[in-house]
Amino acid sequence: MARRFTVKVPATSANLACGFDCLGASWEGIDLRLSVSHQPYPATKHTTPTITYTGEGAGEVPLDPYKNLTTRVCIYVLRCHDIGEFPDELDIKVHNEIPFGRGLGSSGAAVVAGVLLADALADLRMTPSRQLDFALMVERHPDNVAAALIGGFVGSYLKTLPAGALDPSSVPMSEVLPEYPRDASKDWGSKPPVPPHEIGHWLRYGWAEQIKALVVIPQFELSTAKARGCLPELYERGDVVFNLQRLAVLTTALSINPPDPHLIWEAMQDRLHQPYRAELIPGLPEITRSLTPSTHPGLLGICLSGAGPTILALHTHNDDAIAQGICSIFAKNGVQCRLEVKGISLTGSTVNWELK
Ligand SMILES: Nc1ncnc2c1ncn2[C@@H]1O[C@H](COP(=O)(O)OP(=O)(O)O)[C@@H](O)[C@H]1O
Ligand SMILES: N[C@@H](CCOP(=O)(O)O)C(=O)O
Repeated sequence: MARRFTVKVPATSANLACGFDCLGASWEGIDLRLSVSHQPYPATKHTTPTITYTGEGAGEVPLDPYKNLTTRVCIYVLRCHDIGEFPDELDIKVHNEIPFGRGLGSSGAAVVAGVLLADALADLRMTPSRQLDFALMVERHPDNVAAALIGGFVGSYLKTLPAGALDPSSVPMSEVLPEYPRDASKDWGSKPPVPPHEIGHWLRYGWAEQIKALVVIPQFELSTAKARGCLPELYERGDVVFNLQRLAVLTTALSINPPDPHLIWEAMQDRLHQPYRAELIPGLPEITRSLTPSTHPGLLGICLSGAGPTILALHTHNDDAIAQGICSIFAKNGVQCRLEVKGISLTGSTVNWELK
């Protein structure tokens, strides 16, 4: 009898300005979903999995399970658990609402979905902490994967590992997600590097109910790799202290009811990544400087979502005027955009089994 379940992973905004590589929030109503059916293990027929895909990225995403990001992550997790193949008659229907390369965590969501897929297919019963370990072997910065997995407004760090432990950042990605040979089921090579335990730690902060997210999504894509490539290796002490001071205030400021717009606006400034990414995102400095709680009542803070180019505006009301303010600056710079208003997703990623 086939087993059926659904995996749902929310979109995220990493960083929230000052929290580069350590803060993230997940949003309701913009998800990556997998509807899965398969035969229970052991696999005896060795059928090739089928993937169908609708929504964002359709036509672009490989449907070969040995090339698709989600199923490659799934195979990685299975192989780490000494499971050498997908289950029989695996059928995955993907529906994706998270646009690619916009800073809304599409790749992090695809990775988390792959980890949860493996966990469900093989009844691995991993803890969220162990699931995060596997996701971090691929995504490597914890902010968006922790928020997507746990849900809500989340702070995270990577643990300093003891001497001699495998350092995930030093493992070539080709060992975690290798190129599989054409007839992949015949030769998968040696066991891939298994992540150390508890690589990533997280804490979910409070979030004031009235705070909503306006995401303004430009029409162009910016890969996270490119947006990380323009960041410096070293920073001035003054810039690091500037961000630390804001981070110290922001995590609590977003939990206080009613939110204090002037405190939050100032706490959502950044000197570690946005200034360097401005060259890739026309209009960014003007957007983050010229819209304030005084010019746009209801606005709390404004920043890049993840690595951009999406703009995240936290607000309590007046989303039309705030959106208009952002879109008109983008339009002046020749950038068209669309927008959505979202609430925080406190559920994070879910796996729901269909009862027989
Ligand atoms: N659901 C998905 N299935 C397969 N690949 C995906 C999926 N979502 C994202 N990707 C891959 O991740 C890339 C985008 O990742 P990235 O540059 O990190 O941007 P972001 O995560 O901000 O959207 C896409 O171009 C695609 O290759
Ligand atoms: N901290 C990372 C976050 C990237 O998030 P994404 O949603 O753009 O993939 C960064 O700023 O590079």
